[in-house]
Amino acid sequence: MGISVSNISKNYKNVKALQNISFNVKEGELFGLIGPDGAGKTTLFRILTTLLIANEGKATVAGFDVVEDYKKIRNSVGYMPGKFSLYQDLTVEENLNFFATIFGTTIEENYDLIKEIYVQIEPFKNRRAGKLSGGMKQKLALCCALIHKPRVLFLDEPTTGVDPVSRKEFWQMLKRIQQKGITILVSTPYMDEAALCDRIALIQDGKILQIDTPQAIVKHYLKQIYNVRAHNTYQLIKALKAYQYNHSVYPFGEYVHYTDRRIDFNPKDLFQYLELNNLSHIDIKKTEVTIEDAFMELAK
Ligand SMILES: Nc1ncnc2c1ncn2[C@@H]1O[C@H](COP(=O)(O)OP(=O)(O)OP(=O)(O)O)[C@@H](O)[C@H]1O
Repeated sequence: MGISVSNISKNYKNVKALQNISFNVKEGELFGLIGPDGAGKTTLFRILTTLLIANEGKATVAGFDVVEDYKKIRNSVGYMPGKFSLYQDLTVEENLNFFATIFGTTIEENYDLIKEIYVQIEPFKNRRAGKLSGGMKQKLALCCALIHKPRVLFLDEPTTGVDPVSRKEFWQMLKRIQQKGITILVSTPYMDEAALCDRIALIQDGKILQIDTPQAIVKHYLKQIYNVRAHNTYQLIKALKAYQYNHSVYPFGEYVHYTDRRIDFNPKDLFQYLELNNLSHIDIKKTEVTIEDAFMELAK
């Protein structure tokens, strides 16, 4: 009774936004859709919240068909779109009242569900939404999506453009909402947030690359990754890409992540090769696999 998606495809003229997507979200699960810009996340959210019709396939949300039972779905889900969910000229309180009214409820009726989040923005209840900070807008948008006590909550990139502290707080709030029995589908381009979901689907160019728990996805990655650094990152990447034994090379924070094709790889050989290529201050160390590494490997 969570979410079921089977063989969903959606085209915009000749753009294949979604290609034969299938997955299930269990009731009460916190499920993440992880993928870069343009992967098709928003298109999928719009189909599941009945705002767009797929070209092919079938999907149900809380047991209702997204096409046949669209009215029932609209009453049972909360949707926090990536952009423009708030009325910028209405105050915090007016926005919340508006969303409560269109769902035939009141702030008081479901106050318990939003209380913990709302108290944080209540001091600014007379401020127009357009004048709130990114983190406060996000909290208000979440309250608005929750005010009618939905069974399933859809959050499209809720933490994009939000500072790291607010991002962390936001995920703690999501966990508490989940504990109240609400099924959550959340999308994010931030790979570090993937680890906070029960299960994730890695998605790219409208296709699902893998579905599993974040732990299992990392475990399935079998290669040893090395953090490599040198005095000039651009020159380093160029040299690593030209190295005949490279399996993968990509920038990763302050390092470059490198994997080698050989089973008996000795980092000393790479060190020598880089020195011969005029690199200095070379540092090569083993490192742990992250979801981002797994994604890069699957997306190759
Ligand atoms: N209305 C539209 N008309 C034409 N192409 C579209 C339309 N909406 C989306 N697309 C294209 O479909 C693909 C998937 O877009 P979608 O917005 O679903 O991805 P996304 O993962 O949500 O990324 P983003 O975070 O950039 O919105 C992209 O190639 C996008 O350019």
